[in-house]
Amino acid sequence: MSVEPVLEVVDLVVVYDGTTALHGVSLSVAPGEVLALLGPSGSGKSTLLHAVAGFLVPSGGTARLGGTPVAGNGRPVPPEKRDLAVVFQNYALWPHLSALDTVAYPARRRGVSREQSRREALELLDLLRIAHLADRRPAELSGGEQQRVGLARALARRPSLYLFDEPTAHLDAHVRDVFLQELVARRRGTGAAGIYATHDAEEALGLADRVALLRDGRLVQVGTPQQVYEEPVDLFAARLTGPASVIDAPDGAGRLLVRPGWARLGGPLEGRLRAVWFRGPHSDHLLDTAAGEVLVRQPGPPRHPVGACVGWTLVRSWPLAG
Ligand SMILES: Nc1ncnc2c1ncn2[C@@H]1O[C@H](COP(=O)(O)OP(=O)(O)OP(=O)(O)O)[C@@H](O)[C@H]1O
Repeated sequence: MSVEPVLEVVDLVVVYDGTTALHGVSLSVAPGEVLALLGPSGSGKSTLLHAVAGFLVPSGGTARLGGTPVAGNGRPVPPEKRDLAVVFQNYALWPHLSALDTVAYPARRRGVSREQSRREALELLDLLRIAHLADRRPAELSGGEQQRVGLARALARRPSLYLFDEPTAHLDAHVRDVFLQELVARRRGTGAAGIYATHDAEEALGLADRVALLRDGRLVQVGTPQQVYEEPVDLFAARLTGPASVIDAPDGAGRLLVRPGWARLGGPLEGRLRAVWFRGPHSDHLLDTAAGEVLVRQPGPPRHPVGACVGWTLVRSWPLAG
């Protein structure tokens, strides 16, 4: 028995004033799944989320939420009637409501008592470490604090689908981890799914079940984090998903992708150390080699000075198309 996707988008096209921002994008999100949308600035991440949320009407294609058509089949379903919650960077909070009332509002709409909804709201604010700011209005909060109120409000809605547009951009690392853990717990508990737009490869690979790579309004590749990192379809996908060295294949047939952990210092090949970066748990070594530049990541502090001639070993590689 196949499970109904939470979201199914087919051939979605969005045109702004003659500029096509999405060229026929198709994807689906299963219950409990988190899909990361990874793409550079201007690739169409926000546009896709806005079309799913109902903030803009696509010029072509269809979107279904929980099997129900919401766009492209007759009259579009308005945003407030879609079973989803959005956390967008520029999605304003209501200026006249305190943080507590903002986060309590979704539960009130579900018919929960005032007391209970405020209690739940306070728990969410506490989770995101801003319970002490519960009485403040947006103008009295910093950008990061406002964003946490927005996250708490989205969590309070308990939708089938969360749409996140770079939601952790203003958050410090600890709050970001707390939020991401809560998101994972929600998915396990309720089957809620999420689409998470970011241009941070590490974040996308770390939190998503699948990653969709966007370039100029087209999907380039969709796969598990490991697939898109280890087997990118082309050089663009390789660079988008993490540090990538590209060297000539030993037999002269094409180019090879080498991730920083796929080569190590010591061994039969020759290289000269062009640069070294100490990064705490590991160090990155940039080598000039006969096959091209190679970035080698080794645990611990740097082992050789810049300019040294060192041996190295190619442990694995991936043939790049194109
Ligand atoms: N309201 C608009 N009118 C005209 N063009 C727009 C509008 N909004 C976005 N675009 C264009 O559509 C394309 C996709 O933009 P979009 O904001 O979806 O990209 P993005 O991947 O979310 O970028 P970022 O990471 O910078 O937020 C870009 O070329 C952008 O200039």
